[in-house]
Amino acid sequence: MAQYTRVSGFVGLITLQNPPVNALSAPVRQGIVDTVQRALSDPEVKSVVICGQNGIFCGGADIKEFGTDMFGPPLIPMIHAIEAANKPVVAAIEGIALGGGLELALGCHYRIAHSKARLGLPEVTLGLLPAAGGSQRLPRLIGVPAALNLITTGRHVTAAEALQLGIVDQVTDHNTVDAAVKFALRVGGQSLDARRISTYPCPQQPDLDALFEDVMQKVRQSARGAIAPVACVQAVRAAATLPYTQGMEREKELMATLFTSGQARALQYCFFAQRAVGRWKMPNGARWDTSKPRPVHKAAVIGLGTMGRGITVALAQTGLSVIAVESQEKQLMEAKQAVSGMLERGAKRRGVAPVLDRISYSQDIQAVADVDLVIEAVFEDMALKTKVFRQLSAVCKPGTLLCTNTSALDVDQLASETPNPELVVGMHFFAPAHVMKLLEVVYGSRSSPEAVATAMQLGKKMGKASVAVGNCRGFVGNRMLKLYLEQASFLLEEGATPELVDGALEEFGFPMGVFRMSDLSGLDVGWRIRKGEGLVEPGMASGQSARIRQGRRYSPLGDLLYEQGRFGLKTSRGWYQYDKPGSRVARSDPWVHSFLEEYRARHGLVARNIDHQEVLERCLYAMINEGFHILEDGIAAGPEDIDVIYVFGFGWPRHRGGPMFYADMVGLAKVMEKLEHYHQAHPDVPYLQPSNLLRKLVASGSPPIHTWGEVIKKLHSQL
Ligand SMILES: CC(C)(COP(=O)(O)OP(=O)(O)OC[C@H]1O[C@@H](n2cnc3c(N)ncnc32)[C@H](O)[C@@H]1OP(=O)(O)O)[C@@H](O)C(=O)NCCC(=O)NCCSC(=O)CC(=O)CCCCCCCCCCCCC(=O)O
Ligand SMILES: NC(=O)C1=CN([C@@H]2O[C@H](COP(=O)(O)OP(=O)(O)OC[C@H]3O[C@@H](n4cnc5c(N)ncnc54)[C@H](O)[C@@H]3O)[C@@H](O)[C@H]2O)C=CC1
Repeated sequence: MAQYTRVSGFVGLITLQNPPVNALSAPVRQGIVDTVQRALSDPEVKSVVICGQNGIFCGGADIKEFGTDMFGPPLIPMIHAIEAANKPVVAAIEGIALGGGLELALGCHYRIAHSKARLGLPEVTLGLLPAAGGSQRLPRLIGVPAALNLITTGRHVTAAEALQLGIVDQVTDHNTVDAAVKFALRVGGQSLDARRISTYPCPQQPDLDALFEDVMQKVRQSARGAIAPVACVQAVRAAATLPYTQGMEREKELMATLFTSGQARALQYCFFAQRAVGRWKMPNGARWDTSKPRPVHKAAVIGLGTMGRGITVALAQTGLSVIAVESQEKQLMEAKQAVSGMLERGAKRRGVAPVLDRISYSQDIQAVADVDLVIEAVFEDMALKTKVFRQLSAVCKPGTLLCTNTSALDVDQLASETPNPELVVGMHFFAPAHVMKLLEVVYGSRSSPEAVATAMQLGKKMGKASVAVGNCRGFVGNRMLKLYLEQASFLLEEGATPELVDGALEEFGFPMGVFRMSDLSGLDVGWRIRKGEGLVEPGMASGQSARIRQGRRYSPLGDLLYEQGRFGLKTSRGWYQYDKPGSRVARSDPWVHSFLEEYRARHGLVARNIDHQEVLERCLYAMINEGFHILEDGIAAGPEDIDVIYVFGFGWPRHRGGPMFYADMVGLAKVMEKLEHYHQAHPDVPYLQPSNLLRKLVASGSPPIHTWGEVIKKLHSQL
C-alpha cells in the first residue's frame, strides 16, 4: 500500500507501507501508481515526496513474488511515469534503498538521504540484475566504473559514499522527510529538464572496450560459474554504448534469461534459508521465540591455538570483554602477538581503532571466574576437554555458559562431566574463526533453551550465520564432509588424480577442490581425527585387507602421505607441491602421481578412466545422502539448515543453493538411482545406499524442498 497526504500546503507526500522493509509488492506498486497520479492531477500540489513508513524507504521488489504469477502494475512504466512527471518528485531515503527501491529513487528527480541510510543494487546476489532501469540509469548518473562496481558486487554504500558518488543530492542528520519536504517546496516550479537521468548521456570513458574486457575477465573469475554477474556487466555495457531505449531492451532481454534460471531460484532460496535458520527449534519443543537469551558482556576463551585466537578476535570485535587463557607460556606470547596483529589489520581495513584493550591474557584458568560465557578451544581430546570443563565448573560464577568448540566430540559426554549440563552447548566455529561466517550451535540432550538462545544470539551479534544442530559425531558439517573426503580418496585409488578431482569440484563452483582444501587445512589434522577413531594403521601393508577398516572400505592414502611428512601447505608438500611453506600456489607433483601408481600396483588396483561427472556424483551424492540421514535423525531441523552450513562454512557455491537444494534441482529420483548404481559397484561402502528418507521422498513423488518437513514428520510418527 501507499498512503497519500498533502503537507505544507503544496507537497504531495507518498508513504510506502509494507512492513518490514516496504518491499514493492503488487499492492505497493498499485498504491504508488494511484498516489502519483493523484498528486500530479492536484493543482494545489507543486511537488511530491516519496518516503517509506517506519524509517525505511524500500527494500526493493518483493522477493516472495518471484516465481509466482506476478500481477499488479509493472515497475518500469511506473518509474518512467515518475521520471516524466511535470512536478518535481523527491525521494526521502531513510534506512535502506535497495534494488527496486533505489531504482524507484533513481526515477525521482532528487534524492535526499539520512546519514545512516544504506543504498545499493543487490540484485546480483539474488541471481538477477537491476532490471527496472537501474542498470541503465546508474551508469548515466555516476559513470561506468563506479556503476560496474556497485552492480556486479551488489554491495551497499553508506549515505556519505552515495553523496560522494553523486547518487544522492543531499544527506541530512535530521528528519529526512521534513528535509525532503522543505527541499520539495524550494524546487517546486523549477525546470526538470536536467533532472531526468534516462536523458543523460553516459559519462565518457577512455578505452571503454579495454575496461569492459578487464572487468568481464575479473567477474568471470570470481563468479565461479554464476551467470548474473556476467549479465550485469553486459547490461552496463549496453548503458555505455547504446541509447537509453535500446539499453532498456537489452536490460529486459538479459533479465528474462536470469529471472527463470535455476541459479536465481537457488540464490533466492539461500536468502530465505539464511533467515529461516534464525527461527530454530529443538526436538524437545524449545524454540527461538519462546527462549530468552541471557546477556553476555564478558567472555573467556580457553586455548589460544588456531581457533582460540580467531574466536578471541571475533568476540572482541563484537564489543565483548574477553579473558584469553592459554596454558603454555610460549603459545600465550605468540597468541598475544597474533591476536593484536589480526585486530590491528581488521581495524585498519574498517577504518576504526583496534580494540586491543578489550582483551586480557592469562595462563591461569582462575581468571575466568566472573565471565558470562566461556568458549573452550583446547586440543581435540576428550580427556583434556573433560578436565577443563570440570575446572571451569569449579571456577566460574553460577550460571556461566560453558561452550566447546569441538569439531566432532560428544557434547553430551562433556556436559555430563559438569554439575550443570543444561549450561553446556557446542559453539563450533570454522577456521579462521574471525573470518568464516558460519557457527554451528550444538545442543546436547540436556542443553537448556536459554543456553541455546544465548549462543545463537551471540553468533548473530558476531555476524555469523548461526545454525542450531543436534549432537552427533561431526554434527552436520563435518559428518557430511567425512564422506565427501572419503569418496575423493577412493577415486584416487580407482584411477583419478588430485588435479582431476579438484578440477571437477572447482568447475562446479567450489573455491577449491577437496585436495587443495586438505593441503590448506593440513593433512595432519585429518590424520589425528582418523587416529582418534582407531582407523590409522601405520605402514605400507598391501592387498585388499589393508583397505578395509572396521568392516568397510577405507583408503589409507592420506595416512601414507602424512607418514611421508607431507602435511600440505605447512610443509610445502601434500597432494600438491608448493614453492615454500605457506605458499598458496598449488603445483602438480609428479611424486604424487608415481606414488599413486605404485600404490595401485601394490594393491592390485587397475586404474580406469574417471570423468568429472562421476567425481561430482560420487563426492556430492554421498554427502547429500548423509544429509538425508541427518534430517531423518533430527540432527538438522530442515534442509535449509544443512544448506546454510554448506554455503557459509564449506564454500558450496551459493548459486547452487546448498547440497539439499541441489538434490532437489537435480531430481531426487536421479540422485537415488545414481546412489543405487554406485552402491552396487561399491558394496563395501554402506553409506552409498540411499537413505530411508530419500526413498520415502521419491516414493511420495519427490515433493518440493519446502514440503520435505511433512514427509520427515510422517516418517518420525511411524517409528
Ligand atoms: C532489507 C534488509 C537489508 C533488512 O535486513 P534486516 O533488518 O537484517 O532484516 P531481515 O531479517 O533481512 O529481513 C526482515 C524480513 O523481511 C524480509 N525481506 C527483506 N527484504 C525483502 C524483499 N525485498 N522482499 C521480500 N521480503 C523481504 C526478509 O525475508 C525477512 O523476513 P523473513 O524471511 O520472514 O524473516 C535485508 O532483508 C535485505 O538485504 N533484503 C533484500 C534486499 C534486496 O535484495 N532487494 C532487491 C530485491 S530484487 C529487486 O529489487 C529487483 C527489482 O526491483 C527488479 C524487478 C524487476 C522485475 C521485473 C520482472 C521482469 C521479469 C522478466 C522476465 C520475464 C520472464 C518471462 O518471459 O516469463
Ligand atoms: N583447526 C581447525 O580448523 C578447527 C578446529 N576446531 C576445534 O577447535 C579446538 C582447537 O583446535 P585448534 O585451535 O586447531 O588447536 P591448536 O592445537 O591450534 O590449539 C590448542 C591450544 O590449546 C592449548 N591448551 C591445551 N590445553 C590447555 C589448557 N588446559 N588450558 C589452556 N590452554 C590449553 C594448547 O596449548 C594450544 O595452544 C579443537 O577441539 C578442534 O577440533 C574446530 C573447528 C576448526
